[in-house]
Amino acid sequence: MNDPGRPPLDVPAGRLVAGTRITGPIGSGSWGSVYAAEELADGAPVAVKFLRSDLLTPGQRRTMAELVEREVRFSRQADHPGLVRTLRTATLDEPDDPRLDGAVVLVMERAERSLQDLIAATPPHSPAPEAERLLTEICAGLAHMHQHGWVHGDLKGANILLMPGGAVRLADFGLTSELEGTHAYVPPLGSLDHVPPEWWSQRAGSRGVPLRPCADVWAFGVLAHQVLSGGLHPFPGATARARSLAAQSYARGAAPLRLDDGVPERWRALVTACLAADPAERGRLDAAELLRRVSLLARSEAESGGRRPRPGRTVPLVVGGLALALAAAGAALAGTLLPGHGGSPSAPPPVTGSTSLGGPGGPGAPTGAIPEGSDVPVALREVITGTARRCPEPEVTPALLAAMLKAESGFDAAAARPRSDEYGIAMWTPAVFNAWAQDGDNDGDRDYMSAPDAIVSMGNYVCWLDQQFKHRGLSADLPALVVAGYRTSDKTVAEAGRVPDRVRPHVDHVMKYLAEYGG
Ligand SMILES: Nc1ncnc2c1ncn2[C@@H]1O[C@H](COP(=O)(O)OP(=O)(O)OP(=O)(O)O)[C@@H](O)[C@H]1O
Repeated sequence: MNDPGRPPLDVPAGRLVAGTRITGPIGSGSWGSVYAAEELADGAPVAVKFLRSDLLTPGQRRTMAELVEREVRFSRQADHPGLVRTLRTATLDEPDDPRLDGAVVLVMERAERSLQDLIAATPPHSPAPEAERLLTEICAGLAHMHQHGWVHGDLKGANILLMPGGAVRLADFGLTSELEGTHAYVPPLGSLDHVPPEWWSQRAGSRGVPLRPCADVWAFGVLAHQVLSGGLHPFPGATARARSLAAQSYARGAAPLRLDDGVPERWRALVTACLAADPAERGRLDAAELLRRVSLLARSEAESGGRRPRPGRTVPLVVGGLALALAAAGAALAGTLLPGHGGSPSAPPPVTGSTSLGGPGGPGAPTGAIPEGSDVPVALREVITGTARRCPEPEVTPALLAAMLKAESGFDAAAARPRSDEYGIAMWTPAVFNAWAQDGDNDGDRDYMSAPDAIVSMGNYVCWLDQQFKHRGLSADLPALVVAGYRTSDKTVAEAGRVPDRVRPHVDHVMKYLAEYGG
């Protein structure tokens, strides 16, 4: 909840904090102020969140300490492209500045704006631009959290960040909690507009109020309504207090739920299910199921929305694809590694009929370059090479990405395996693609049937897989592990500690092509 009574922290531009130079304010919440900054090391844009402890009463200090502890803990563990990445944390030692002395700071990747900003700029009664994609990505982040036994606890527009390029990241883990059985416990705080009606009748014990994943499902229902109706809350009222009273009266059965007419027909059943008054009924819609349903709605919208026709896309999302989405969601941030392909390849390239298997690139070609005489379509080489070069990991070479694409689809941008829900040149499963998607051709959308989008997104994921395996101490035969991870999931490979048998034939294919491309 915003606390208008607390003055925002005033940190001047140019101030050096935790390895960054502050450039200007972004916004303030109840407990923190967020500033735009740049890294001293390389000028990279970051956001710095100050969690201050001055101006607090002793009771508030305890709550604050708990919120800070949660935010730091969950921010450090947040390991998915749908969750904002915290680069480091620090406690300030500023004896000459009592406002900052002892404040905890989080240095985070910087978003372009929040979902709140986007919906505030959307006309009432109409969906925000790319509403379906945004809702799918929010759900992917939420499903990852729930899968790991976390409840976000404060899902709202200001806590959903939109990165340059449009990717969604959930942020603000001050009220995030770990489930103990079916409940977690948090301090009795939250955003009036997004807490579920049962929140008001729960007593706060010594450990705070109980919180269940279905509280996030309610908050998602409110958010989905706002995203689909230009920011309108599903319950009437001029103030947050009035809207929360209206929600409670609906929950008691004293008033019906009336969604705004602007919410598209096909979304209404799902939004209504998220806003089920009975928490037990809402609880049956877990976040994985929510992601499945949202992905289906988003896909049917994309297919009917006049986008490029896609072959064989009539089969609904299969569970395997979803499982991969959620497992892939074991994921750390990828966006900062590969901020998007800057090149401008145009239409999906034709498959070449060439069978020539050229040797390694010419003299002086960088390691892992695509050999000139190879069968890698010329129109794809620039995007493949650019993608690989953006990954700092030496194993991720143009030759490796090319070998993967050859084994996945034979370089066919229109490839489709509906039975396994895999499409396009990189054989993306749509729900997984949503979590990693990049706009490789800079046409404003992210489409797995666009070769550049699919390739840049694949490089993004592959780069992260490589880093993930290194992080887990796997060092032998990384290219093969990465290829296996792309076909299964990071978790499956990490748990096996080697290439799982069921994907061995595929991995061997890729390795053969890689050898033909000169390694
Ligand atoms: N990494 C980030 N990049 C860009 N903007 C951010 C980032 N993190 C937070 N913000 C923005 O900074 C503002 C303040 O965020 P903060 O988390 O302190 O408060 P809040 O979420 O608005 O409110 P409360 O803390 O009361 O829930 C919000 O508008 C938020 O969208």
